[in-house]
Amino acid sequence: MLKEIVIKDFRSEKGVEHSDITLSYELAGPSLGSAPIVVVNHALTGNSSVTGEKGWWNKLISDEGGIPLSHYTIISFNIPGNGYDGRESTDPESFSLKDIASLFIKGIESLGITEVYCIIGASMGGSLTWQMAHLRPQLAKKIFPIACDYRASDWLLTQTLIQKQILANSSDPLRDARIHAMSCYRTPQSLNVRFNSTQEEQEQLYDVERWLLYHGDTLKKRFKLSAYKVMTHLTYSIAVCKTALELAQIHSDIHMVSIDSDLLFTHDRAVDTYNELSDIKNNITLDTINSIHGHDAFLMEYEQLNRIVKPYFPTL
Ligand SMILES: N[C@@H](CCO)C(=O)O
Repeated sequence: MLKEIVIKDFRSEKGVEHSDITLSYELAGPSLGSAPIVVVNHALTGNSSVTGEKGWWNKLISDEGGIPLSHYTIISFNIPGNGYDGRESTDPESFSLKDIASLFIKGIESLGITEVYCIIGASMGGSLTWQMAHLRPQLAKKIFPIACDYRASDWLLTQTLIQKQILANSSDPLRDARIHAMSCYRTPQSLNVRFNSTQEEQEQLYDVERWLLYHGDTLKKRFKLSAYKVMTHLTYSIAVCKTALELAQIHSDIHMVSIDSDLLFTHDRAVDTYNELSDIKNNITLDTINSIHGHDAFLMEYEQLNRIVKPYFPTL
């Protein structure tokens, strides 16, 4: 069930005063205050429904998964403007990812929470995890930034510019932007192995084309254009700090997870961040998901993800 908190008098990084911002969120697992708290940050087209039958991360957050729902209280906020709570943004570029992190921290504090067990997120949700921990180094005992970066790489900025151009210039912007984005979320190998240049009889299009168009159409049905613009801008605005060394101020145990074939948040960047940080910080790990699928492996390779995460979520 969606709950709401109103954040009063918020000044954005752009310097705009917002008298009130409604933050919608969901709770799952044991009631608040009765178990360790896990904050889950959603990715580009995700939302606060992370667990249960329709939860987008229910294979990770469930008693069969890496984070047992019977032992951990889950809090997940919707990024304002993602449309899941029925609210639309009138200015998709009004907030940066740092603003969103500040809002989430204010939301957590307004629930009377001073410390959480873990903050976890993947993709933009992973960058948001870095950002929250950087703003409040003692808020979480552990953080899991997955398939993400603490700073938008030039490659990521290239992709977000292409996305923004499509959104501004296409006659079918959401569908076309999603089709392009799929080429960053998967890999050549993933598509080649899956489709093998096949084409059904009587069909004009190759199977891969029909699959891409299907993804474009599906997103159009469940997502608003303004929400996609908000999320694209937030991806562009990932800028926690200038160097990995500045992340050392984070007190939390840091458990990075990267995907070896990720074409969006590339693995080499995660390795560099880990190498720089582990020279000066002891409580940091980097695990790698081996996959041919690329970025979306954080939504596909659950055997590996659960195996990586599970040891850090004891049930004793
Ligand atoms: N498939 C993911 C990729 C971006 O993280 C999404 O749509 O959110």
